[in-house]
Amino acid sequence: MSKKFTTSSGIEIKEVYTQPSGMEELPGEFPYTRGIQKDMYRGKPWTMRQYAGFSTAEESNKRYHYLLGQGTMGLSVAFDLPTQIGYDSDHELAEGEVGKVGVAIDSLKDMEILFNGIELKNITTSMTINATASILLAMYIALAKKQGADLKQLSGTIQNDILKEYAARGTYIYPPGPSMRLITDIFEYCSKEVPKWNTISISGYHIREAGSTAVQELAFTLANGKAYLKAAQSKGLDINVFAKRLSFFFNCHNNFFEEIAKFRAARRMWANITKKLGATDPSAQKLRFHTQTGGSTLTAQQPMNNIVRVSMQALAAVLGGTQSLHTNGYDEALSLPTEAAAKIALRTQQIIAFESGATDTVDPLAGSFFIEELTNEIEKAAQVYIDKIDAMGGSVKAIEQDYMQQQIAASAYQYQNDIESGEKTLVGVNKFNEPEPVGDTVFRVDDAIRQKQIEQKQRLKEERNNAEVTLALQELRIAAGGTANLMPYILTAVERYATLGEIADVLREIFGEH
Ligand SMILES: CC(C)(COP(=O)(O)OP(=O)(O)OC[C@H]1O[C@@H](n2cnc3c(N)ncnc32)[C@H](O)[C@@H]1OP(=O)(O)O)[C@@H](O)C(=O)NCCC(=O)NCCSC(=O)CCC(=O)O
Repeated sequence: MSKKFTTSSGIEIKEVYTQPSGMEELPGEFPYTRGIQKDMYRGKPWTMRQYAGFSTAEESNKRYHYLLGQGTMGLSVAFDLPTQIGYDSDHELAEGEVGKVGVAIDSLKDMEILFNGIELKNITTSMTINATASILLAMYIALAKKQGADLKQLSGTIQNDILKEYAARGTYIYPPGPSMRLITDIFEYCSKEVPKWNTISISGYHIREAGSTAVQELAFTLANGKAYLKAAQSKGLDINVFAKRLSFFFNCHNNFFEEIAKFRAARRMWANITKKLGATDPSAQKLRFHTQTGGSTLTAQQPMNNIVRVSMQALAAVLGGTQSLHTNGYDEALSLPTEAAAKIALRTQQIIAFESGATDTVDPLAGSFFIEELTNEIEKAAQVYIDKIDAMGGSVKAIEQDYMQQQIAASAYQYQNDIESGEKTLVGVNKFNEPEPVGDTVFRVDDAIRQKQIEQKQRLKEERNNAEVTLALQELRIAAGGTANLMPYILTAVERYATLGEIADVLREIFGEH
């Protein structure tokens, strides 16, 4: 056969493997290649955490209650673009975007509606929020306080990963320096006030979605992780404290074995990176991660095929030892998922967890000559990139020099060529394709919700104590010009119902825009 046998990262696959190194490692022990817990899913299944949010807080709240009723175990909030880049719904740049790719949140009022009927102390919530992470985290904390929750027990995650925004995703506001300050302020604040909060979700997912290979996804994510470790250490924070609550987020793409090996390599590499930087506490060395099945692998053609793709990707994530998982809806190449598609996505996780037996033993593929060697090879290939980035002075420098962006673009181009030439097969797209009408169940968000948000904000401004808001914003402005931790100032502003846009504008004034 003339077919080339390589993984998506170009690692050559041999016809047969013989015993490689790495076979003596144990789960729950350094370097955690085989998993961070001794018993893994026998002790506790991964968190089924479906990413959702659209339109108004009321609508999204309904979807959360629906998902919880269907057996989802954790919440994951999608915010609309204006919220992600620090504009209220009434800002002119928000036109056409309010409630589109996620829920619109202008103030604590919206947050109260978003979690109506949900006790924050009883659930963990992830919020995909980066440039405005401190504001949304402050709103979440303010709401938890209003509900009477013990902040020492409150748990969840904010994405808070600005480096991959510059490199791949795009929702940044401020320049890298002040952005890194906001992030490390959160590390410091949470380690004292909300110690169970996962303060960042260092994300390879979007790097992969932008077209990187598996090896690049791993390498760039870990390099970014190193940059956060070093930024926090140079602020004087203790790696054995803050690193316990760093978390990761990876993509799970089509190449089944490569993805499993990637997760195993990620744990081993992170354990070594943190150890070298002084971490001695095992919790600070363990790489904990969320996985989302690959959004860009979904096809608009023959959308039902996506259910099969998602199943295999989800199984790979579980065999790779994920802590938390989102499975995509089969219709997401066309629109936001309908309720029916969201349900099948969740059922896919439940079938893997409760029917397949995949959870009955720890790291079931360990000792496979192929998996062990592929784990080693991915590690080696990723290390080459990390060394290169280190030589450039770390991730911030590499991103400023467009290094990651160019590497990702080159891989995306190669992938597209391979699809077009037929070198790579996509079922229903470049092989076994057939004409198919687009279904009529496509989900759309109504533009009228912007008007609703605008009216709500006007009411808010009439109801709140505006003198107190102005004072809180002024105090934040002064603090931002100095070196104090900004979280307490943001929390006060949020509790007085300052809006997201008002707070982000104060920081724009002081930090400038990127
Ligand atoms: C750490 C993770 C990865 C997972 O946290 P979870 O709370 O769900 O799970 P966990 O930490 O494994 O488990 C919760 C608790 O149970 C414990 N536990 C787990 N397994 C155990 C076992 N076998 N034995 C004993 N204890 C165990 C853990 O130690 C932990 O307790 P302790 O805490 O006490 O130790 C977190 O960061 C997370 O949930 N991330 C989700 C991120 C996400 O959803 N992102 C969506 C992005 S969506 C996106 O970006 C889409 C695209 C776009 O918008 O552009």
